[in-house]
Amino acid sequence: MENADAHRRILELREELRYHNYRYHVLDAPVISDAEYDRLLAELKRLEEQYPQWVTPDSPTQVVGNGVLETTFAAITHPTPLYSLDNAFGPQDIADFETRAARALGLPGPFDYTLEYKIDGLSVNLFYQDGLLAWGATRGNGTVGEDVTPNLLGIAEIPRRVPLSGVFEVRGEIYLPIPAFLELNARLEEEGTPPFKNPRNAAAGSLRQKDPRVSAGRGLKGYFYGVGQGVNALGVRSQSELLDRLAELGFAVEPHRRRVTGAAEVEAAYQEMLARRRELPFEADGVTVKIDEFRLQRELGFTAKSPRWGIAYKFPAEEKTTRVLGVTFQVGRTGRVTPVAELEPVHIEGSTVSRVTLHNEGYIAELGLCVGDTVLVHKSGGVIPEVLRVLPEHRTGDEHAVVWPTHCPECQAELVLSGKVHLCPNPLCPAKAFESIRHYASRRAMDIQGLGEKLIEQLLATGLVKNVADLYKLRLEDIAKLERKAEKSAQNLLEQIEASKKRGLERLLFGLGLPQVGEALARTLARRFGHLDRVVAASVEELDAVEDVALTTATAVHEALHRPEMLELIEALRQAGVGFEAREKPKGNALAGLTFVLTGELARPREEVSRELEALGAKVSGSVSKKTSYVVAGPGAGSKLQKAQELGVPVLDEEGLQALLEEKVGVVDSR
Ligand SMILES: NC(=O)c1ccc[n+]([C@@H]2O[C@H](COP(=O)([O-])OP(=O)(O)OC[C@H]3O[C@@H](n4cnc5c(N)ncnc54)[C@H](O)[C@@H]3O)[C@@H](O)[C@H]2O)c1
Ligand SMILES: [Zn+2]
Repeated sequence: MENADAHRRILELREELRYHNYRYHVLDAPVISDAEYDRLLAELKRLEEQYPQWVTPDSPTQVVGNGVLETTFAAITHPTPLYSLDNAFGPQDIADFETRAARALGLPGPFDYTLEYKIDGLSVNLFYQDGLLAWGATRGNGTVGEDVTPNLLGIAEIPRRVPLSGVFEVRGEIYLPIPAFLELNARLEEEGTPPFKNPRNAAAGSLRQKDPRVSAGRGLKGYFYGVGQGVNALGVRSQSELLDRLAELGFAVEPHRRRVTGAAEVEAAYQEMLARRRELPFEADGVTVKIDEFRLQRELGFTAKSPRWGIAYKFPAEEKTTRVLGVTFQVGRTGRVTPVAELEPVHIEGSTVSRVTLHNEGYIAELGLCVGDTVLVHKSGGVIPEVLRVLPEHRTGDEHAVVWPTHCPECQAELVLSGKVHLCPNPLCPAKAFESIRHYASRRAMDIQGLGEKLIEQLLATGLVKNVADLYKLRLEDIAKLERKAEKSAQNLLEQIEASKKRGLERLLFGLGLPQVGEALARTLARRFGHLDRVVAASVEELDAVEDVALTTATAVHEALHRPEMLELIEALRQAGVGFEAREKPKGNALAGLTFVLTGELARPREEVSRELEALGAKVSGSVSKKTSYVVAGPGAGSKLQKAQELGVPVLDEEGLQALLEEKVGVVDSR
């Protein structure tokens, strides 16, 4: 390449890589695959090695993450910097890595290595002061990270205390297990929110939530692999000893870690770990290879960006070209219509891919995808088949645009448009029936074991069951005939169906598949209202007043519960003997979901009133907001009373409180 061309290309690559860094590290929404990113970075690295005079300290080859920290969180400076890892893509890269280390150390090698799966999440630094977790931050640009302490506190696996004095910094990877990732994406898709591209982006997006409660609901986990300050106090001499010590201290460490000697053993172990990659409950994008002994690590040190004693041996990312044979439309449990590209089948990373979701109209437009197009396909984050891009150079002129249906492909009802989402409005649409029965019977809903997908399909096909209430009408001979099962297993299923009547309102509300009602919200509603009839009778305002319920959710739930078909279904369930009562009835939960603020002079000590209210399930708060249910004001009340009046929060005197208690507690007793 001519000098001037090379320089132009370097600048071009830097600009492109910076854009992708921003999409990936700041927005958690990359637009190219990691493999494509790695190729661009490798090209830049090669050019910079060829023309070292043009290396600048801010080049993406020299900086960690996005380089500059761009964030809405508070910034925290790491006491000791966090690094990235250099990549290796084959056995030669590992052999070269060992040779480089040997040369730098003036030792012949081979060396001992600790191998760990490289978990695809985001790295954090935990800072303990005298044994207590003081703060935790994302890696950021390696020097300064984002303070995400409240969100990290929601992760059960992070020890709050360690039996160590002084300063102790632990590095680890926060990740989202694959099942949690798939569930989260399914939920986001149902809500019409763009799903995350891969588990890594989902983990980053979940940890970097403004509301720690949202973060806590996502099921994040962590693996820990390094110590910054405080490492000397541990008395360990190697990475393998460090991992064992961290495990003793209560940190989760990568369970498949192993120790090998020399590049050839690294390769053999890597191949085994690659082969077992799909068995892992987390996404790994490679194997980290670290020279085990700390004495050697210290001697080797770091470049601006990464350690010289460690390298990430990446898993190959397969990308295949194939053709879009057609686009079909799938109807989800809530009636949402999703376009799916039907592909000429291709084998990618251990499985055949013949269908890939196209999410929505905007997504198709962004790809510029037509039926008949040749496309590049991969598994995003190693899990989800995804169209990377259209290859227009393969077009023949026979391609045609994707045409959206006007009617439901399952039941022919005319589709309605809700925001950007196409919906089938027919509550008895067979597409919804299958999903709604499967959901109703699922483990975390009514837990009807033995009611598998095949059986549901057969029950629907034969017309024995049209909705979940029909399950309770099934007879032994119906099931025995269908499944060609032994009578014993049919009997078991009937017992399961019978047992599901007593699962309680918590599970029933979840099982009904109401819009936006996940397990947590179902439990909250059950606790607050205690009986299905009371949930149905609740107004939008009453639903909205429940903690954690947004107005949009309240409206949607109310609407769904009042559709004639739903009311009919509820009646049928009642006839069948399904219990509508909440299970969790802690003694006196009559005030659950209500928030009180006490102000002014009360006849009884405030503490005592608080305790009484809390015993009945209420929350007592110190400040008035629009979520406050009641302000109890005695003489001399000031600013809180004023605030309540401004916000329209009901104000009670002590007598009013007593009346309220009688009313509410009375309701509970009459149950
Ligand atoms: N698709 C895109 O647009 C895009 C953009 C930017 C970066 N990326 C991808 O992000 C990666 C680069 O990010 P990076 O600089 O954070 O490097 P990296 O994530 O590839 O490697 C370093 C990180 O690995 C993590 N790690 C996981 N398990 C570990 C273990 N057992 N021991 C030690 N470390 C472990 C640590 O967090 C460490 O910071 C590349 O994979 C690149 O493809 C993609
Ligand atoms: Zn339909």
